[in-house]
Amino acid sequence: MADQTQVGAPSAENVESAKVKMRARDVSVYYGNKKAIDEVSVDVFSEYVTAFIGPSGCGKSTFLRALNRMNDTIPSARVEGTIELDGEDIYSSGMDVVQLRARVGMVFQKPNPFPKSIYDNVAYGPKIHGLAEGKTELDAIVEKSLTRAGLWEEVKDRLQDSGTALSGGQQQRLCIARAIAVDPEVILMDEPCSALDPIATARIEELIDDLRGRYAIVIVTHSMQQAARVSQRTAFFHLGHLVEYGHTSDIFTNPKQQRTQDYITGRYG
Ligand SMILES: Nc1ncnc2c1ncn2[C@@H]1O[C@H](COP(=O)(O)OP(=O)(O)OP(=O)(O)O)[C@@H](O)[C@H]1O
Repeated sequence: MADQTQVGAPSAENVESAKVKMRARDVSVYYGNKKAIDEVSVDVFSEYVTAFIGPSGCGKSTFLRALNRMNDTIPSARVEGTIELDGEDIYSSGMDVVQLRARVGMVFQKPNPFPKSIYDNVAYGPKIHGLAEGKTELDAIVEKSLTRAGLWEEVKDRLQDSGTALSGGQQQRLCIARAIAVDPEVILMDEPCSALDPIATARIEELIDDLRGRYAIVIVTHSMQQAARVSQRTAFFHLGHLVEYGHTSDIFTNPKQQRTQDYITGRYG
């Protein structure tokens, strides 16, 4: 069983700063009759990177998608339990899902810029959410978002070029800029580096570290090295269960559960 008593409770070392942004309790996710996630409880903290690790098919992406209701787009998917954002149940009938997905943005495994200009990729969200009064304000949001995503210097002279003409790593930073542009509170990243080469991966990892001061970030990764490098909290999933969740350093150096130990030492997965 997951050692969940320590999950939500910040330790003395960070009790001052750790603020729960999202709280998931007893969350199960089904695809039809199949239970892909079984009663998972996790807290996601502001200004921390939380990594979800575990062998293929253990349910990391399914649980990640439950955090901004992306599973709603899969007809057979059903979610039980509660997930709160700042204390508000995101599955309540009053929740505006479009608004939720702006507050809890998502970056996918394969960079997926719109087939539009670099500028329009970033400006699209603020436009539909009415975040800019006019062109000057929109320009400022685009510049700020691209700057935060570490892409501005590379693209500032070609904002009208197509987003799809950028390199894979640049496209992924463009997708991060697109998520940032609508002023999210949480950014979910589903294996954001798996399609990238090592140099582009290193840039995204640095970027994640830069961004965590402003957002709660959750990253699904197959790479334990990446989880160890970028996260402060790690959740280890196995067969739909949360086996263990805690400080990243503890999970990798002093796991409490045998299954975690076996996974991090490469015995399976
Ligand atoms: N759309 C879907 N319909 C039916 N079953 C699904 C769907 N998506 C995922 N599953 C099943 O749910 C389980 C968890 O899958 P999920 O993709 O969440 O795991 P994962 O840990 O993210 O895997 P990976 O690391 O390979 O991406 C798997 O058994 C998978 O086959």
